Amino acid sequence: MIHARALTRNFKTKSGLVEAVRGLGLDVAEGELVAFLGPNGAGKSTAVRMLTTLLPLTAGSATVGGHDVASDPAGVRLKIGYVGQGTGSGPYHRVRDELVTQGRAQRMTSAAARARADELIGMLELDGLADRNCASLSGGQKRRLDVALGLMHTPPILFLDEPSTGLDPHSRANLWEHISRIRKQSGMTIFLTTHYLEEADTMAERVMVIDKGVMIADDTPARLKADLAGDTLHVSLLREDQTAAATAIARTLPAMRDAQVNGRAVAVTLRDGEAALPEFLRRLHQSGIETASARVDRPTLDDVFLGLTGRSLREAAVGAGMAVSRSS
Ligand SMILES: Nc1ncnc2c1ncn2[C@@H]1O[C@H](COP(=O)(O)OP(=O)(O)OP(=O)(O)O)[C@@H](O)[C@H]1O
Repeated sequence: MIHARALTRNFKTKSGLVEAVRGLGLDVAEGELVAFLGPNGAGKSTAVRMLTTLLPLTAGSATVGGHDVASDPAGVRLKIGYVGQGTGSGPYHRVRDELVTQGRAQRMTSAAARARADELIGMLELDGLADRNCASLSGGQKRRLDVALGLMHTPPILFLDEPSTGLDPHSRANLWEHISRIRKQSGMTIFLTTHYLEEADTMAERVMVIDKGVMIADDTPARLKADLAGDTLHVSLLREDQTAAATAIARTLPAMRDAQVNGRAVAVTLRDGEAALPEFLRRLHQSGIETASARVDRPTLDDVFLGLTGRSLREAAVGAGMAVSRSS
């Protein structure tokens, strides 16, 4: 549904050339929900704006819904809905009118636009708000209206650029409930950019990680975490003088990547921690090493980013003043 090859976009600025997107290649199949993840300024929005025909390509090529973004932008636009970062509704227009106007702009007949507007008002729980001015809606209601605007012409592909940024956890969960239900009903392909690591982890079937304009990972969240981060066993010993022996045993565990000592605690990073922990404890016991506590920590997508770049996506986001939350 979405294919890009060597997608490139440079910006000329007073301080020089900004290489926002550098030779990106990506493929999204029909019906997939893919999250595009990366720190502030990584090139996510620039890539999405090229794929949605809002920005010309410097180099490379892309097709969306079978249409070339450069030679057939009108064909692309008929196939996609786009929900950008800012709200798409005019403040002094009423909710239903705004939807109908959008439908008319998409060449729907007046009757079809009205019928679809009412359908989406129901689907996105905007009932009771249809005759209100858009300016009077809450943040969550506005975002749901933005999604409704993007869906007026029933596109098979939906681009969502940070759909839930700025929303409280309850409104975020509510927005996702709606998007998930609509997706289940329609089989829509969804391409989403987000700063919320947990949102990407739980909602997306595939995560693409972009950094400095380059794709650095592309896989399911589970595989990214298993391959690039791994689980961590935290085992606390009764005696500090046994940590060296415990670490030596840890290093013999299958798929062991790293072992660190901190006081009486040993932290072992490896693949499939749940399977490895009983074996580790058994070997420690056999060697006369007694343990006080043990647990397995699962990695997050931030651990994946840290493993790939040596930087924390969460800290990069917080440093840049962006909204990042553990809850999704
Ligand atoms: N119109 C523009 N002119 C000059 N530079 C730009 C322009 N648009 C984007 N850039 C630069 O391109 C780079 C990528 O920006 P982009 O907005 O695509 O990143 P992003 O990953 O979407 O970031 P964010 O998460 O903050 O939205 C940044 O360095 C940005 O400053």
